[in-house]
Amino acid sequence: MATFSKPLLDSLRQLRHYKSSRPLLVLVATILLLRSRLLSLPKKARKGTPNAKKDEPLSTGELADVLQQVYEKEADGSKTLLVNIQETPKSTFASDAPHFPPLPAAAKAKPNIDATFLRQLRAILFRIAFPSLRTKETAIVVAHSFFLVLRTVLSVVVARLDGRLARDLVSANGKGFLRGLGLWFLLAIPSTYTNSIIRHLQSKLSLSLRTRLTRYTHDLYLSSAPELRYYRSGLEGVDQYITADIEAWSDAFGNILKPSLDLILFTSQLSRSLGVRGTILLFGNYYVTVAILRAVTPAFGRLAAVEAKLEGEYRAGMGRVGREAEEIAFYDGGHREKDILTRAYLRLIKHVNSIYKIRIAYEWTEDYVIKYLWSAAGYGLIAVPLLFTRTTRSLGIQTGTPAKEDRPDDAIAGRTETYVSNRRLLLSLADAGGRLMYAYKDLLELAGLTTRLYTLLSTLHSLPSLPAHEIEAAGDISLSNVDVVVPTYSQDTLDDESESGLSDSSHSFPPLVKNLSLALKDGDHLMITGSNGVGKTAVARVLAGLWAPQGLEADVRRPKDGEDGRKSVFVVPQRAYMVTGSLLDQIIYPHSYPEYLESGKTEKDLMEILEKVFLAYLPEREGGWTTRKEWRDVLSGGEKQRMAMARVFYHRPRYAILDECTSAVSSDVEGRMYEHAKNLGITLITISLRPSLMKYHTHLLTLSGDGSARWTLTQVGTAEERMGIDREISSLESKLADVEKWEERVKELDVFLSAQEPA
Ligand SMILES: Nc1ncnc2c1ncn2[C@@H]1O[C@H](COP(=O)(O)OP(=O)(O)OP(=O)(O)O)[C@@H](O)[C@H]1O
Repeated sequence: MATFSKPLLDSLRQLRHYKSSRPLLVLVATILLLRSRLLSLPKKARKGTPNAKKDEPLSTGELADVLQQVYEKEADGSKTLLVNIQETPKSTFASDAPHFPPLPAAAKAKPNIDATFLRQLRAILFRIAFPSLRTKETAIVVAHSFFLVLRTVLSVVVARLDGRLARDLVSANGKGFLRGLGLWFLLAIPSTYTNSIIRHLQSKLSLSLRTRLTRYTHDLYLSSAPELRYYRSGLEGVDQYITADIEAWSDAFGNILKPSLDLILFTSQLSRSLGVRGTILLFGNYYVTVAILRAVTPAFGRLAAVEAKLEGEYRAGMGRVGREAEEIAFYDGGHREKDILTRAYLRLIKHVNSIYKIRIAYEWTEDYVIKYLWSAAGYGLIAVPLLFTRTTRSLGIQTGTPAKEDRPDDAIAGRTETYVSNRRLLLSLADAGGRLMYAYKDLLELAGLTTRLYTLLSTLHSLPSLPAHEIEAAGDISLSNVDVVVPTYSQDTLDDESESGLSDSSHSFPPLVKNLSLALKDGDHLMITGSNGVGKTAVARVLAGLWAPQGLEADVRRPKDGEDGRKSVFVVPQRAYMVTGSLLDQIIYPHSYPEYLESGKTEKDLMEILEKVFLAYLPEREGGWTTRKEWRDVLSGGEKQRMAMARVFYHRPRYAILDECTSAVSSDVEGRMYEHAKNLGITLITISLRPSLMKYHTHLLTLSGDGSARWTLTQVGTAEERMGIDREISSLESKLADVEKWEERVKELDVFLSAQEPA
């Protein structure tokens, strides 16, 4: 027993040195407090500083410009927004990729605190979150640790002052008591400040980690060709991974950091007080607590991962209804959508509910073990010096006149002081130990979220680049011996019902088009035709570099973009896409506003483009170029398709692949747009089922729809011949229009004749 009490008393005696450093600590904390107060003063109070100009309101023109100009390109490749955003270099991704090998299915299914978790956490922490020691996040962790140490020191000082106050009360030392009370209020300032700054730094760390991870993931996910990870990742519910999961992971990591530091401080402080045997027993207590908790802890990691997945499904469903509201309304499909969403919600709720139920039993055991076991340990430690040490020596802070040893109640006063200060100290330490044990559950949840985050990163990192086929800008586009095949994706699904959790669903498709060879020079306008689903768009995907060509001798050549920034290939897809932003943004997409400024084009040029697609009325009708609307809903189907053609005229690519992108546009307008594209020197590759478009092309690629994956490439003939074909088509079409009338007439004659027949 003496082993407990003596070191404990010794260490409490050692704590006296805090007395000498106390004014310094209080001073540091007060300076920090004042600094934070000053920084949070309203900006008006700081007017007159060089930043004062920034506070002046912007003019309407400036505001519009700022809203439009999201960022400015700098000479070093960075972009200036309000902060300097440096894109993650490709070399970083290349060196990070080996640290994110794909996870075995079992590890994804059952996240746990094990070697796999530590490997994942290490990759995320040291490759992305804290890539070097000289980052903002490291500074926050250091500051956070400093305040945790300061808090521990202050709690020791407060405990001793508490004891001193009790002693002065018991010995009726009014002066000493009042002085102690003054010190109490003074100490409260740094103590409370420390607590709030710890919380603040914790939130700041979470936010910083979230920003770092989000930027990294954005750069990785939205990679341009030949990676195109956003197009090829095949990850289900990727929005949930990138938005909610990254946020939850950052919060969970911030939450776990404090108890981890507490563990170190708590253990080192208690070890000093308890001596060797006591420390061994302390670790014994840890071990027993963890063993009990491990035995009763459900798979919180997996439960958290499944919850995130179900939450993602529900959110994606809601998003779909918002996006496709009009289509659903035309079908009056509200009730059907409600069924789908209700089912997704119930799946989520059922799961969350089951977590709550599982938690009752767990939390009961947890509370029992942590609150009562650890508190009992704390009481035991307090009792040691009181029951087994016959000392009347004061351990408190000397706040007033030293107590007179000859007074009869001095022994009781000394004991009260020892009791009160030790009780506060040890119970708060026991509480820290308890909180640490609670963190076990948080750690399991962090394991689940780490697995989700790691799955996202490893999936994105392990996608091989598409083969690059770029040749010099002046070269022609060509395909030779190419098999066009639907690529196979392996989709990750974390299924809460199947025990295996994950399924790799990948199977290969037969080729849509076999052994395709074609070469197009400038002015070789190609039309691709064939029945629905035969693979016309698939050919465009290979030409545009979205799908890898298959076949042993497959060869694809695509010219590079011109040095003047002219695109070599520009695809207008079947479904018109409207980007978030202003009317101007719709025409210049995928250019940004600064790129538009750089191109030297003006609003007059844009107006001319809109005239060519018969949309010149839009800027006035919609309230100007900078008007921001949900253009997907505002523009009609035909208007959206014309806007897509406006983009072709803005970018003036060498080759434009037009995938049935004028199907909702009237024939005369369609014809004029095709003529204008050719006048701009754009070579057309049109996918269409409309024979009337043939006259704008020189070659015709027909894909056979008989399942043989065969194709034929023919020359359409001279312009005059093509016009002749067009005339023939028009005359046949007008004749076909009369067929109904003739049929009607035949029916009338039949009726007439049957009426004439003798009965
Ligand atoms: N990612 C995919 N996964 C599975 N099948 C796909 C995928 N993409 C395309 N397909 C299939 O490949 C076939 C060819 O598709 P494609 O879009 O090229 O047709 P299309 O000839 O352009 O048809 P349409 O005239 O209707 O637009 C279709 O049967 C389609 O279902």
